Amino acid sequence: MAELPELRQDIDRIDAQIFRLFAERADTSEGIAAYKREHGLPVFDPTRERQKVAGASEGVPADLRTYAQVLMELLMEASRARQHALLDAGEKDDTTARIADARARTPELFPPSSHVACQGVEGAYSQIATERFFRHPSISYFDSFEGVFRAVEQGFSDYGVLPVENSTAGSVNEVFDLMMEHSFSVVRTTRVKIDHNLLARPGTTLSEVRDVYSHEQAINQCGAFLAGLDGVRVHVCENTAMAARQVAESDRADVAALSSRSCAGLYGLDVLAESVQDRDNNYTRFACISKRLEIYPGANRTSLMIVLPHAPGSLYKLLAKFYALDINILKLESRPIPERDFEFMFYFDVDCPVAAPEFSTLMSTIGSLCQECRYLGSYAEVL
Ligand SMILES: C=C(O[C@@H]1C=C(C(=O)O)C=C[C@H]1O)C(=O)O
Repeated sequence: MAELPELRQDIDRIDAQIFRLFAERADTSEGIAAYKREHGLPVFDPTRERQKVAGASEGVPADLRTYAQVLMELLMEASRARQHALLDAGEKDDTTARIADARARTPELFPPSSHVACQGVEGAYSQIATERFFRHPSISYFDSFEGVFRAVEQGFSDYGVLPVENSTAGSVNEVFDLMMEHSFSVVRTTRVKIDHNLLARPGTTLSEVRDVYSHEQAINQCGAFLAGLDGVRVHVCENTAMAARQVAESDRADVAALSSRSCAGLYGLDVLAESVQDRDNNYTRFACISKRLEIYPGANRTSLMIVLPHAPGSLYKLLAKFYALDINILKLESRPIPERDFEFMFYFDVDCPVAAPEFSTLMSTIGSLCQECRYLGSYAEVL
């Protein structure tokens, strides 16, 4: 049997041949690009690609067939990218132009004060997040998340603050679904530590409580505590702070709310039980949205909403692109697209400074893999 160094020499010789052929293939593909320009043909030819993938498995042993097909797809992706680079040179795509324009006109500093839309009432966790984003916010409260999106879209508020995910209960699905229906940009995010407390009117004791009110997310985050309260009914309401206000205004002495400590002070309630969430490291991430795209210096995260072709490998190809550019994915969420049976919108948060060359490469190359790609913005997460 040959020794390892000799075998490796063989591998090196074979790889050198592969890469020489790879470069030759790329040059031929450039020739095809020139032909396509002359004849007004599109770069992507799905029929030809399907034939190539099917043919790829013919010349190799059965156990290598799948790898040969994947390799063929990668070769064609590279060749398509080269053709695009040649044919689209000088033509800035729409998103790249929007990003450049937003970076040029966005001021250096985030505004210290502004008109901000929040869901809920005084004392809501959204208010705590808003005060993280702005030093002197002037807050308008809306009953629903939809109201916040509308206020920003219609210019009633300059910014809106929305919860997007919680470390215990997961994504706030309603907000992700509304994102598909509204136009907005993300300009900042923050993570707020959530401590839920059981609040009741002064004089009420824990054993007297019969009905507990709160927001669905808070109820989900306090499952163990609520299960330990005997004979108590749990009711979902719009917001934790609204629940506290409702309890304060109720004439019953056997009701309580799961809410923030600040709501106890705001609504004159007592804390019957403190930090009753299932996990102590309970955080909610909030996003600050605006109508126009604003990209502040230091933006190092990007959010994208993507619809992919309903075909095998389409998500894989997109993920391969992130991997090839060494871009880490911070979040991947999928939500059903209304009126399209079992088709999904993918929401991505990726970790990449907006000034990095990989970012421009990513933005100019993913478009060809997606049916739709909505750029939601680039921003920093503030503490
Ligand atoms: C090279 C071409 O352009 C694209 C790339 C292909 C390839 O690399 O083999 C095949 C089909 C096209 O989507 C071509 O049309 O032949």
